[in-house]
Amino acid sequence: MKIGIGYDVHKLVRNRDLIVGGVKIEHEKGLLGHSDADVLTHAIMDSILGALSLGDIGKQFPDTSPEFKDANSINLLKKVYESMYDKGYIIGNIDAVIVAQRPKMAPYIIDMRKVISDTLNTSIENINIKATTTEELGFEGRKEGISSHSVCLLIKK
Ligand SMILES: Nc1ccn([C@@H]2O[C@H](COP(=O)(O)O)[C@@H](O)[C@H]2O)c(=O)n1
Ligand SMILES: C[C@@]1(CO)OP(=O)(O)OP(=O)(O)OC[C@H]1O
Repeated sequence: MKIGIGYDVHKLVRNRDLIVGGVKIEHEKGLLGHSDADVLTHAIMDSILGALSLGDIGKQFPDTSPEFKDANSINLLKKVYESMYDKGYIIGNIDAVIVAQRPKMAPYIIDMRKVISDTLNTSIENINIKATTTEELGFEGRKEGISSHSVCLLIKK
């Protein structure tokens, strides 16, 4: 078994789509990044790469590369899945949290779990996604950005 942790932050700005966990969320702002800035999927990728000792998403998918400009992060997660599978591992489980003052993530969480579990070729029961505010404290609380944390357990095939 292997355990990994991931953390990511992106800034909220106008004139960008808000994509979290592969799901488009209706909101007046979106996250800024080289890719689609899907902060949850990035944290999940970093947790898997961490478990595999493969560094992080910046190493695997450099933000200086035009190849990853406006990339759909679910396509990057699929590449991470393939690396994991090639190294002989499958997902045990993932537990992740989205830290956002708003919008409300709860209505979208079942769709996020479906997209992530389909991409990682595992049961939806193995993917838990939570959301919390910070009670208006810090950058998430001021609605300047959204962060996400993820922990994963990988098991040998
Ligand atoms: N962006 C968010 C934040 C929270 N939720 C849900 O609301 C519950 C209460 O949040 P607190 O920060 O006040 O504890 C939380 O447990 C989530 O279910 C949400 O959907 N979206
Ligand atoms: C995903 C990548 C690559 O497009 O870019 P961003 O969307 O800026 O995201 P970040 O979390 O800074 O991490 C890694 C990147 O290299």
